[in-house]
Amino acid sequence: MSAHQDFLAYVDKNADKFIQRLADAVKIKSISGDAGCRQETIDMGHWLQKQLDALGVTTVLRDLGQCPIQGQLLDLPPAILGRLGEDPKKKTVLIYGHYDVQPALKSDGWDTDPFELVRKDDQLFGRGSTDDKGPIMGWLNVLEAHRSQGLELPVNLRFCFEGMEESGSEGLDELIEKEVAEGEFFKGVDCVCISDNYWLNTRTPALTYGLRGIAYFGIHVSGPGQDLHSGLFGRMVHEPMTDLVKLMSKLVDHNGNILVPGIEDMVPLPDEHELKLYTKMDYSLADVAEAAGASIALSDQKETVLMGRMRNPSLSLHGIQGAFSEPGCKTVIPSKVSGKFSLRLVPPQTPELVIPLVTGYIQSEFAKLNSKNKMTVEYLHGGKPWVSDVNHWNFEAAKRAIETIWKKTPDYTREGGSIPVTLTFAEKLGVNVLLLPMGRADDGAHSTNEKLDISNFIEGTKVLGTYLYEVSALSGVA
Ligand SMILES: C[C@H](N)C(=O)N[C@@H](Cc1c[nH]cn1)C(=O)O
Ligand SMILES: [Zn+2]
Ligand SMILES: [Zn+2]
Repeated sequence: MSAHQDFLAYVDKNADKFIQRLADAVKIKSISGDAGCRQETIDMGHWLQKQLDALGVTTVLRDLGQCPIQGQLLDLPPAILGRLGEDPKKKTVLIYGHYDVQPALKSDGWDTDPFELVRKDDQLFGRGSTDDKGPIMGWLNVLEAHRSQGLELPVNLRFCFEGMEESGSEGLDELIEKEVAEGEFFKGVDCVCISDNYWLNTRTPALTYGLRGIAYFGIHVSGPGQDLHSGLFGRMVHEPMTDLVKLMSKLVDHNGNILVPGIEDMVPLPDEHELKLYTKMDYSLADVAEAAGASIALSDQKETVLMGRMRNPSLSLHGIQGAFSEPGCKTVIPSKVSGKFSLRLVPPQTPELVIPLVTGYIQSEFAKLNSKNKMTVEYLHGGKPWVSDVNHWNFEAAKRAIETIWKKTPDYTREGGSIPVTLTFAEKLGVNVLLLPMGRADDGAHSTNEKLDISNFIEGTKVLGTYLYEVSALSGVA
């Protein structure tokens, strides 16, 4: 048997062990956006470093400094840089992933504890199962399959894992820039592979060549010195929630059109060639309904729906902090509320270009209210959009890997989500970046009952490993 076949056979035989490792990872509450979970997020970094070390990777933890969160200045979770293999005759692949997760509470509507990996039929439920602990464990599975059988890896590997991706990747760009300018770590990297997004549907594996950027904002409105009784003060004072809800209603309409002047106009319309790409995609309105859990697509045209996610900007309202949100009927006028919203950006938009348009517009809309409350707009974090070249051996290697394992030709997609570091790798390292998703469209990333199908975890592990063999086979192709 070839090394590649031994690798595949090992993955099949050790599925239960791999699932257990994912369960151990899910258990650690590495919620980067929650100050109360910061120590556990840092612990997750240490846990991951230990796993990598045990699999023969030489690792260092890089301190990324501190950042303010929920009124406290806290240490950032470390970045993990790892290296395995120094053979100058082999290609060197840089692998990125993030070990932090989105917040999750059982009371949000989860059927089971979000931080216990629960197996139901052929699916694994738990926060981070698909985003992004499952894919990271997939890479560890590849390493284990080789190390425990004494198989030589076909490429040199470099790893860059962070614990702040869900909160703006604080500190990572600076680390990469400094390392590129002064360090050795990224020297010799030939390509980058990131497994941190999802297939477009539940049938067809995907290769992803674009991501939207993001600009995340808070609108803070305050007035009364403390919360007030609405019976005693209602219709007597300017209410912060009333102002905030009015302002938030001015940002986006019910059809998803962005109302901030200048934002939509920045994006060129699609030409005939681009439109045909969406028509050809294996996608239907039933896929949106399946992934969203309801038939609520903004259009009956699949092309319009796909463009909404892949090539148009969007603006979503996420929540209001400080508002009454418990069960029951508290008759309160909250004294201070903060609305959270974000824009997903596409080329040529960048956070720098949209920030003044958004803040200026909200200030002018607030002025129209003649309110005596105080209002500020805060830019919280962001990242630029990214589009890659699919006509590159990096994509060809991944396509061949998918065809070998899944016996299907992949969809070529642009993802609606954001991974801020992607463009940094492309620009600072000057190499091709590929997104090779493991999970499916209905995995519920960021949502309740996030899951990963066992077949996606196990066959996905095989795809990741096979991709490395294909990169090696394509060595020398320009
Ligand atoms: C696509 C990736 N798995 C992801 O979920 N990225 C996040 C990044 C982010 C930015 N602010 C908060 N999280 C996303 O697209 O929301
Ligand atoms: Zn995420
Ligand atoms: Zn992610």
